[in-house]
Amino acid sequence: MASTYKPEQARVPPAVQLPVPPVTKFKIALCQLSATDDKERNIVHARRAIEEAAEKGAQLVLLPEIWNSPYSNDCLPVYAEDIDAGGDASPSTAMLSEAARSLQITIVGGSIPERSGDRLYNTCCVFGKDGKLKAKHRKIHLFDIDIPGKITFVESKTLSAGDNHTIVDTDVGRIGIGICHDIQFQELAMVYAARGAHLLCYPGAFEMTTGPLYWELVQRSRAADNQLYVATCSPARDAGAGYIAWGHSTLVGPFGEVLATTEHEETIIIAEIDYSQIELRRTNLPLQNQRRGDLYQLVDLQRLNS
Ligand SMILES: NC(=O)CCC(=O)C(=O)O
Repeated sequence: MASTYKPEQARVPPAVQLPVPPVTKFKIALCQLSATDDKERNIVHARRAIEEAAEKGAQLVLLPEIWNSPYSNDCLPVYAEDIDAGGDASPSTAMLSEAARSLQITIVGGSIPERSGDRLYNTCCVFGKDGKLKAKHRKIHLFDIDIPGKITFVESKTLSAGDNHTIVDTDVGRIGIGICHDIQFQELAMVYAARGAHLLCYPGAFEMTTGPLYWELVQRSRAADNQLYVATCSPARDAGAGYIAWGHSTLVGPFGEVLATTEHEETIIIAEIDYSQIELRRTNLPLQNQRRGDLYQLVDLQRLNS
């Protein structure tokens, strides 16, 4: 018997329409940077890379996860900054704000360790062209892993988890933010898609076991499942570090296609985003209308409670 299901019968609110972005085509820069134990050097180094990216035409710059500090449970408390206090209490975000304003670009500022009261978070700040802080995302899913003989890392020893998802309207479209391990949770990406995101940005430091296994796979999955753009930015690899990053920062399009990527050395990837490709993909294959809300549903608790 033919199905009688109609999408409008689903009990959850329908996905919002994709908002019209302020620009359709623009350049994004993925700054795959090295992070040393010298915080001042890391800040100056990131500032230079952002400037170079802007000179090459990037309107959006994405930095890596934990770019101002070595990524270790010993270092995170020492390098942490009080972002809400700002100024001298947060030289890293002061630099990002100044760079965004003077270069007239949007910056998704990777992540830095944040101190807030007696807690520490892994936090990404987004700055607009006016230098104002537009959003702050605290990593929701902390990276606790134990594969004996390969990788043992317990981020939750030091950090607390954030409790909110973060979606932000910018001069380069509506952006959903996640940090590294957040990318493994498809529900977060689905919530962002349901809220009209054009692009998901994930600063991320996958490592030498998980990187080759599924770093590219999860990026392509989040993009293809949700028919939107996904951008990731890793630290460059330092083979002598305690935590060795995989690298391979990447831009994926709404067909799940890799548009730009790299190996593990320091580099700045410049690539073009064209949001008209999202509409095209969704017209070609209208997954949103084909979804069976009578059989399964995504419940966005944050939205329902607001
Ligand atoms: N820094 C991280 O969150 C790493 C995440 C990772 O490697 C994963 O498999 O997830």
